[in-house]
Amino acid sequence: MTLNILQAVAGLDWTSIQRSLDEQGYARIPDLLSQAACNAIIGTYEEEGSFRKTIDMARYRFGIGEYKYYRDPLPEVIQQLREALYPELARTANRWLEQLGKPPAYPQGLADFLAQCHQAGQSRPTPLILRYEAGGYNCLHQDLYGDVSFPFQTVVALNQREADYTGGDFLLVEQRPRAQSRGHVIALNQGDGLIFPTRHRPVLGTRGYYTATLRHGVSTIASGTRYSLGVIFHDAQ
Ligand SMILES: O=C(O)CCC(=O)C(=O)O
Ligand SMILES: [Fe+2]
Repeated sequence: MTLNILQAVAGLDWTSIQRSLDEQGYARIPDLLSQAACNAIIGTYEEEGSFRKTIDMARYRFGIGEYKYYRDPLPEVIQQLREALYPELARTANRWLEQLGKPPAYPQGLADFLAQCHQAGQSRPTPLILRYEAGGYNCLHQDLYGDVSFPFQTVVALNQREADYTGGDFLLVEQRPRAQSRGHVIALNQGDGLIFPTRHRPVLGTRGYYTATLRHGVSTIASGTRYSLGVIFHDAQ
């Protein structure tokens, strides 16, 4: 799906993706990137000039592993993914606001949304590549980088579970007000994308919609090396 990501993303079954987002809070996009595209992105990992910052997760007690934030200009595939996924997700984001009785807040295009980020002092790019070795994991967290945030983000599995690594499943935990938390374990194959909420989602209860809080992470990698690509839409301070 890499050659023309804009066209390919436009051709996805957005009705069923939106239904999945509404019902589950997340949506899987099988084969969002080809194997060749995934391998090319993994290939950027050692190109230090591509990144603005490297984080040793243990140092901040975020988990065990390493990630790197790409610098501007982003690699073309990542830029295209960010631009192509944004408009449909902005529609869903505005619909979710409406369900909670709030006015729409997200412009139709990524450029206008990023202009809002920049005005708020958030102008450093947030797309990142993550690498975990055996024993690595990613603690449950939210990716917020200032006052402005986009309610969805995307992760793409860059290598193959069971072949390149074992363990290391994506985790999504939903915390409902005055109730126990619910966990989802989402196993992604190489190239699969996953759209999930950054912070919150509306859930339909008996008395209308209420807000659930979400956190995501990765379970412990049992063997091998796991790579993933995080596409976050808001920029960072
Ligand atoms: O490695 C993963 O699958 C999750 C990475 C992550 O936390 C993110 O993309 O925001
Ligand atoms: Fe994250």
